[in-house]
Amino acid sequence: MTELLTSAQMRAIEADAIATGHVSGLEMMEAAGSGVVAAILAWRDGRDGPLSLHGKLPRFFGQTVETGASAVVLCGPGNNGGDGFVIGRLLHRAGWAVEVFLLGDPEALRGDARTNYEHWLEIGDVRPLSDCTSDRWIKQTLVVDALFGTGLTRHLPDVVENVLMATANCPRVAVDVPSGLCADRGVVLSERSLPAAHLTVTFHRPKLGHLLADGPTQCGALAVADIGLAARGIAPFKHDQVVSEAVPSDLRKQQGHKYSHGHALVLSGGVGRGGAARLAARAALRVGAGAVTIGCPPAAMIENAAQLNAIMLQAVGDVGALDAILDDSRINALCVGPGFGLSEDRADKLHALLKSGRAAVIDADALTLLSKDADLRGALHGKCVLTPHAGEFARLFPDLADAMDSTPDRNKTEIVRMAAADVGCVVVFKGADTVIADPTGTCCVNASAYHRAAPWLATAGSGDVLAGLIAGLMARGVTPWDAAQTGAWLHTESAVSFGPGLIAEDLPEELPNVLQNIAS
Ligand SMILES: NC(=O)C1=CN([C@@H]2O[C@H](COP(=O)(O)OP(=O)(O)OC[C@H]3O[C@@H](n4cnc5c(N)ncnc54)[C@H](OP(=O)(O)O)[C@@H]3O)[C@@H](O)[C@H]2O)[C@@H](O)CC1
Ligand SMILES: [K+]
Repeated sequence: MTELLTSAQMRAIEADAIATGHVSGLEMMEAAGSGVVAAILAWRDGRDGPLSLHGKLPRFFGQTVETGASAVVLCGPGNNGGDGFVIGRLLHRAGWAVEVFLLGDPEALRGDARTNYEHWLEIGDVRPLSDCTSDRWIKQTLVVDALFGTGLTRHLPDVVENVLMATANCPRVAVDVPSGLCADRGVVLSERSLPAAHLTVTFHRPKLGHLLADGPTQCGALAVADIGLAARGIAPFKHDQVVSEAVPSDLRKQQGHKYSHGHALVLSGGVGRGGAARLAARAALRVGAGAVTIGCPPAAMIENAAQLNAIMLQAVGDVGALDAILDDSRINALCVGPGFGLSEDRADKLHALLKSGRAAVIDADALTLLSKDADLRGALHGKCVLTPHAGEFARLFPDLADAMDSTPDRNKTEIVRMAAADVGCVVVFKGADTVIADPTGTCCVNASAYHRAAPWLATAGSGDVLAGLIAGLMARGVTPWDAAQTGAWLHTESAVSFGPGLIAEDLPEELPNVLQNIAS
């Protein structure tokens, strides 16, 4: 499991390591610079670096080993700039021509950053950042962005934006975080469209901003360097105090008959609106539910029967008919919402489903029904999983959605934690950066980014498949929390495994390959 840290948590981890005598700030800064240089040299030489790399680097461009190598290092006023001075020194030692530029007054540099500034002065000059727009410095040169890291607190100054734009065509390495990117929210604190880094080297653990929102686009590829904290992990924090990356549960099956692997009921809409429920049902069956039944209005029976084989079908006329189906105690997981419809009888049926107390995925139209009806919302219980996309989330939690857009210390993980606490069940806020939280505050991110990027996952019906995966896993007895993170993880993996050209129907069909890979 990889923990994802906020800036404040990273600072606390560093401070604790220093306070307990584990490592000094200067040693960490040296290790940080050294990690970045190792990654740069590996990139330039086209070899695998010592750091594991998430995502794809383009071929190093502009320079060859034969023509020599040059870099400009852009240093900021804090410790990110301090890392920059270390990088300048180590690249110089490796034979590179290095020019260093500084934002602000050198006299204002403090602590370890100042120490490394002084070391650099034994090697070369430091020029004002505003000088770094001339062709003299920036032609075909590697740009090392050490302006701001986890300490960025506000929009970028103009001079920084101008230099970043002027160096847009250079190969670019960002130290810790691309300057301008908020390490907690993954949003860019600039009105301008800043050039992305090709490689970002962060330290100890990825930060939330590397995976949320624009983070992956701005970072390019992501490498994580140890700075002497490996043995300490995330102390003084405990695992449940930090957000983690989504990981799948163990999905190996025990022997048994079909009902010992659970029975999922997927509710469908009326005539001509059954596709979404069929996608969900297929996903639930593929992920291993022993049996899956679609419940549809009587008029839609023929349409569904013509399209289904292994999936069973039951007519659900009124709420009484639904209650009769729910009398079957073997049905242990429900999926409602995809193509369900918004009429009054649908709200009554949703109420009956919730009242049954079974594990239930609430998606799509069912979320819209919830957002309009306080009684329905009040019937949610701890075995529910809500799977809103951004629009549905804003309808369900308008205040939280507003806070996410407007309040700097409210990143998506905080917002989803608050939403889960509010409704008392697991919430899956979908996106390329899906965030999942439970009411106790446990939270993970499933990012379809870097080596798991799957832009073709944004396709009609993809969300219906996710709902079905989670319902199928809950039918197998997986807890709502684990089903949500495993479902989201499998959804991305199936899309990555299938590749471009994917449509929603392909996702369940690709699942066996993914399941075989994780079993082997
Ligand atoms: N701690 C450690 O031991 C280690 C830390 N490490 C490295 O340190 C980085 C964190 O360092 P950091 O905390 O000094 O923050 P950093 O990103 O350099 O910026 C802070 C400075 O920028 C300023 N500032 C902020 N926003 C601004 C704006 N928009 N426009 C203008 N100014 C702005 C802010 O000024 P202030 O807000 O106080 O006015 C302050 O002067 C981290 O990312 C990693 O690279 C590694 O070496 C490992 C060991
Ligand atoms: K930076």
